[in-house]
Amino acid sequence: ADSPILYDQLGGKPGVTKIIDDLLTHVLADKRINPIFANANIPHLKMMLVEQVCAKTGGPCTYTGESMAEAHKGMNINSAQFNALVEDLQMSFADNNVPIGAGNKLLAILAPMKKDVDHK
Ligand code: HEM
Repeated sequence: ADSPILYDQLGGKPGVTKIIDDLLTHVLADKRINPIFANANIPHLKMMLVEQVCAKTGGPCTYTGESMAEAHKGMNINSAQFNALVEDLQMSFADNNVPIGAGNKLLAILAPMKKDVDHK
């Protein structure tokens, strides 16, 4: 039986790039969390997120950015803010007709990173 690579289910490089673009559009419009991104380098952040999602979903990429604890140090992110970002990601999944199963698989990959993002 085939065991589809999640990266391919997400549409490969163009699919993941579009999902991340739309995620950032929702995040930057989301008053609950957009102040946290006021000084962010958005093009660089998008590049790092595409690379990280590609690497974590079986795509042909190596993540070259900072560790999650290092990247979010001093931001003191809480669970409500983390959940807000997850909702923005789910909106991006909907925008891009990502199959529910594939979206849930990506969320399951990201969930364990919460401890490294929150309260750093
Ligand atoms: C599983 C959840 C998350 C993942 C996978 C993630 C991933 C990343 C990555 C890959 C970077 C770039 C690191 C680098 O430049 O080397 C980053 C930076 C950043 N993240 Fe997250 N993040 C998550 C959650 C959050 C949340 C919940 C917030 C705020 C609500 C947030 C705010 C930021 C900000 C402000 C930056 C810095 C951007 C900059 O200074 O240019 N992140 N994150």
